Amino acid sequence: MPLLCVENLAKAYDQPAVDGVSFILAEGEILCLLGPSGCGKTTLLRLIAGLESPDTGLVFINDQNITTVPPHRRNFGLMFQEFALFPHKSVFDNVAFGLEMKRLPVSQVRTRTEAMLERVGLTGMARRSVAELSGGERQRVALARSLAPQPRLLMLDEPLGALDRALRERLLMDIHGILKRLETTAIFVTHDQSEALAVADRVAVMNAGRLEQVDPPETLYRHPQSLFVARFLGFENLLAGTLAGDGGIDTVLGRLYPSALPAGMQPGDRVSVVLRPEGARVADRSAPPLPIPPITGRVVSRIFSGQSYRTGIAITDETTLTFHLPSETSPPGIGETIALDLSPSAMAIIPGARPHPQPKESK
Ligand SMILES: Nc1ncnc2c1ncn2[C@@H]1O[C@H](COP(=O)(O)OP(=O)(O)OP(=O)(O)O)[C@@H](O)[C@H]1O
Repeated sequence: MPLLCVENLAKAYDQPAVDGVSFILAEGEILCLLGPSGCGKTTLLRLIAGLESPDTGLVFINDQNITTVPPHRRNFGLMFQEFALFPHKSVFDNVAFGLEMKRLPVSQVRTRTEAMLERVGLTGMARRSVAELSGGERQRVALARSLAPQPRLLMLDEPLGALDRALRERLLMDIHGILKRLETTAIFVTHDQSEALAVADRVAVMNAGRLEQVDPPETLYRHPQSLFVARFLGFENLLAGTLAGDGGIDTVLGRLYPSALPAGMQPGDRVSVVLRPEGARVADRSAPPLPIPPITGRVVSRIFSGQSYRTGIAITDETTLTFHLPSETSPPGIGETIALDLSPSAMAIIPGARPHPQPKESK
């Protein structure tokens, strides 16, 4: 049985903010809500938390309809970007706050607060004022405070939004580890795709109030189901294609053979082809030729980024593709011709959609 079940939830202000959203969440699962600013992520969280009431739709916990239950009776935890700690109180008092609100006996408040501080790695800091802490330490206090009352569901809204990149990456690992150790069921809101892929068991991509795709991170990355999802994940190599009779797809690059096609497709069907940036290698001219000839183009940009060269390749006047080529060997320089073998498993096919603008050749 799922812990949380959201059915056809909708809320409009001037415009629809959440527009018919349904999903379920299993006990112990971390779901990331991923989408651009204004797509309705916070509104959806607030509807689930009971801080807003929906125009239509239902929210169930363990099969019990809680749509009209007030927020304080839901036993949900919230951790927002502006984490609203009490600045002049100690770490201990901040974490103990929710337990005291529940009127637990003093001895239990102490034991549970101390246990939670240990779990988030703040044991020695209980008596410090939060005003003296670093951003990362404060974030852990906020996490401990929202977890201490043992919420049935924890909701985190851009919890790392205000922090610098290196700290975000470290805290993300920490938060993920803590949530998994405590088997916390959580909804984590972010607009950052790498954050979502790193922390989620499943990612729900949201666009204009609707869920476009809900899948585990690997599935989402390998098989985006819409151009919106592909673009939001940062994929830039999008080509218009037409399914040929032999399982190939005709594109401006010639006929490509992806390792998998969506079910139910017919020759002549129009598709978009996503070429993931890690899916190309400089063709080895000394090796026996592969059955599929390499694609060729002219290098127009080349940026070294440690593990790879981010290389822009003009295939035609209208089509430039970007690949992350492994940096063990330097790819040809700007202006030179390059031949690339494309990996069939790094091609994703989106049925029925055509990227805009379309390459001239395929019109
Ligand atoms: N209380 C409100 N009154 C009127 N409009 C609102 C209200 N809350 C949200 N909206 C509108 O609903 C839409 C969705 O907002 P929401 O904050 O849920 O998006 P979001 O995806 O969380 O964005 P962000 O990532 O920028 O926080 C926006 O157009 C927003 O302006």
